[in-house]
Amino acid sequence: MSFSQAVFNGTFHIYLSCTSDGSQPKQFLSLRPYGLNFPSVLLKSTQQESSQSHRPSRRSSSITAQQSAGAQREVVPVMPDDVPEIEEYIQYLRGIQQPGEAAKAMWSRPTVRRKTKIVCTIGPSTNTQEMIWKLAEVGMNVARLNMSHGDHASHQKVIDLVKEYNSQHKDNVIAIMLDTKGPEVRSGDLPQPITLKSGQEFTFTIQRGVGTTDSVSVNYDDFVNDVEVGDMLLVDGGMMSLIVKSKTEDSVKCEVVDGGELKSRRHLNVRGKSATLPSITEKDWDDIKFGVDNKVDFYAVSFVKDAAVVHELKNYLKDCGADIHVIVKIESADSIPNLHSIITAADGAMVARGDLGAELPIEEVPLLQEKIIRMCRSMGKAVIVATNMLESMIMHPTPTRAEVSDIAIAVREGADSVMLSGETAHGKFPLKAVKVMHTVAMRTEATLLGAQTPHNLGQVFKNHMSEMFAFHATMMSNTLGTSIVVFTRTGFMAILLSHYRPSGTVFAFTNEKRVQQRLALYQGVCPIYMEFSDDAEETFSDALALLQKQGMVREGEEVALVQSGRQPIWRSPSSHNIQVGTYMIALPKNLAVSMTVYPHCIGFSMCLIEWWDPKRVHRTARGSISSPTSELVRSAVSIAFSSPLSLSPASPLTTPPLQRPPWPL
Ligand SMILES: Nc1ncnc2c1ncn2[C@@H]1O[C@H](COP(=O)(O)OP(=O)(O)OP(=O)(O)O)[C@@H](O)[C@H]1O
Ligand SMILES: CC(=O)C(=O)O
Repeated sequence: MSFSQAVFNGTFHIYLSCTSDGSQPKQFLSLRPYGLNFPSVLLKSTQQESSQSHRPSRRSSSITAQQSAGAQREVVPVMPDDVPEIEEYIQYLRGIQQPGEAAKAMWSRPTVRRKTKIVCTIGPSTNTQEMIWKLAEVGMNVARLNMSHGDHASHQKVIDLVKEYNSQHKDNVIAIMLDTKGPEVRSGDLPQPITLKSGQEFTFTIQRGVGTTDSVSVNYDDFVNDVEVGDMLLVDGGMMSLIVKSKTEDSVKCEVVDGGELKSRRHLNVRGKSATLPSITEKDWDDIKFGVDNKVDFYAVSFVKDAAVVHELKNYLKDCGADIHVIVKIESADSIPNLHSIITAADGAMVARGDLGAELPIEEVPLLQEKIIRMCRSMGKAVIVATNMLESMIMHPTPTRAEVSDIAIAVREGADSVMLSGETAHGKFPLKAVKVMHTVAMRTEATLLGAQTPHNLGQVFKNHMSEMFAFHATMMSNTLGTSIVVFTRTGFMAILLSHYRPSGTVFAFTNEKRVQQRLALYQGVCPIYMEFSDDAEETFSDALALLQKQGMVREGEEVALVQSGRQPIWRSPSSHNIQVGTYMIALPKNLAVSMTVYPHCIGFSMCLIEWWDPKRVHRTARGSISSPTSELVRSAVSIAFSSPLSLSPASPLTTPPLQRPPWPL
């Protein structure tokens, strides 16, 4: 890898390139950020001249910093004397790691301005066209189909409606998540609900069709073998509880501890134990095939206990040629010792707090939630927090304060998505519940600093260069208060950027509809479908025109363009590229200049200077770099500097990419 070019281009460009064979450079170039003591030249403006007043154009005048023969090559280490300055700089960076003016004003539509996504379970309250449209308009990003309920015909209807919505609303697509029933243990049907009182005897039997006032069937034949005398049985995650007193060949006799009303087909858990059933049952395989046929975007796989089941499902999907991502539901006691391997094998995880809090002591749930979110974040995987988030809104139009806090905590902890279950499936106020979730998430996000770099992110991806770019693109866009525009065919780079949690929106342009839908789950990503043309500049212009037309970026607003990721689109395979640019409607030259309004922005000064007196550009660029502008210089140098260091085989990347510039300021 070598630092080939740092280009301040009307705005700001950085180019990095790898040696084509991917080998390490023998020497690393060190550049000092101050004084620009590397060769600096003025390039010609590449501004697109246009007489059409509605085509966005990129302001573009350039300075290059380029390694040349004889350029300074020594590495400049951090000296003890430099530390106070570095500390000061870090403080400064912290200060600017907040959305700038541009980011604040970015989106007017609720579904886009919010970063944390909302998953809604679709059920009897919401399975009509009208309600799906309304849910989407108030903020649903993912529609969840719970295969524990309903049949294929009813789920097919919902899938068709969501697809119809997506085909009509290209800038706000809804992903579809199929949630498997899994090896759920449920009580059988009852002619009518029965009331259980504390202290009374009650029997669960594996005989079929039993439903009396003192006995009911269980749908799982090994139930008698799995439970022991003294075990605590929980109904619906603890709404009622019973202690096992004795067993026969086919029955488990219990004493009711906490009574209540037992209805048909209720969830049964044994505290501290998972059923010995396989995670994917016969019914689940049938449902999974239904998902393949309907090209759903995600499976949420219930009661995953180990990574083997994820591999089995992924192999099946590969054999089918199905591009469906796998979210593991962490809800089984047995999954906890295997968390790392399970999440590694999956594309994401759901903290399924309902069953989790039944199989494990309830006080473990918040701790596990935090742990699972942290693990997913550090591994670059999506993470969803689910269950009881606005439970009281099933019956009431306003949430409890504790529920509001619960959403805020999930947002702060960094969940990609928060999920509604009964609230939208069979609640009385599904739209209000989504609005509350939306408002609370937005309010909480407004208090968060950007770029909360996930712990250990660098260990995950083989494509390390992309990771470095995602990190630095995040730093740069936060510094300037811009959103990020990324072009992606697989979604990889958009997901990577999402995991660095930039302050601005990640506008992910993709030419794959499935990728667009999938990205709807990811924090901060606004997925947009667009055909890519062979010409990069033309595609950029089209993308920016689209953003401007939709009101997603304003005239004169800066955005960061990122070209990196596993599959190069227009760049050469060895190069990666970030540009930060001001995009504006082309106007007569002397007007266009005055539209770039960032006083701290290099794009502004460059355009202005080039405009007025090209001869002064070089001189002024050197002499007038103000603090935030030199920030950009540092970012550029930081990429050049930190990438080879982190890639060195002698020091494998065991820590997150460098967050501070390793030189004196
Ligand atoms: N497709 C559906 N058809 C009918 N009712 C549904 C459907 N989906 C959900 N529901 C109703 O909404 C309730 C809440 O949905 P949820 O997805 O939380 O299911 P659950 O059975 O409570 O829990 P789990 O998520 O563990 O399966 C369900 O108990 C059920 O009554
Ligand atoms: C969502 C789910 O399945 C649970 O919380 O148990």
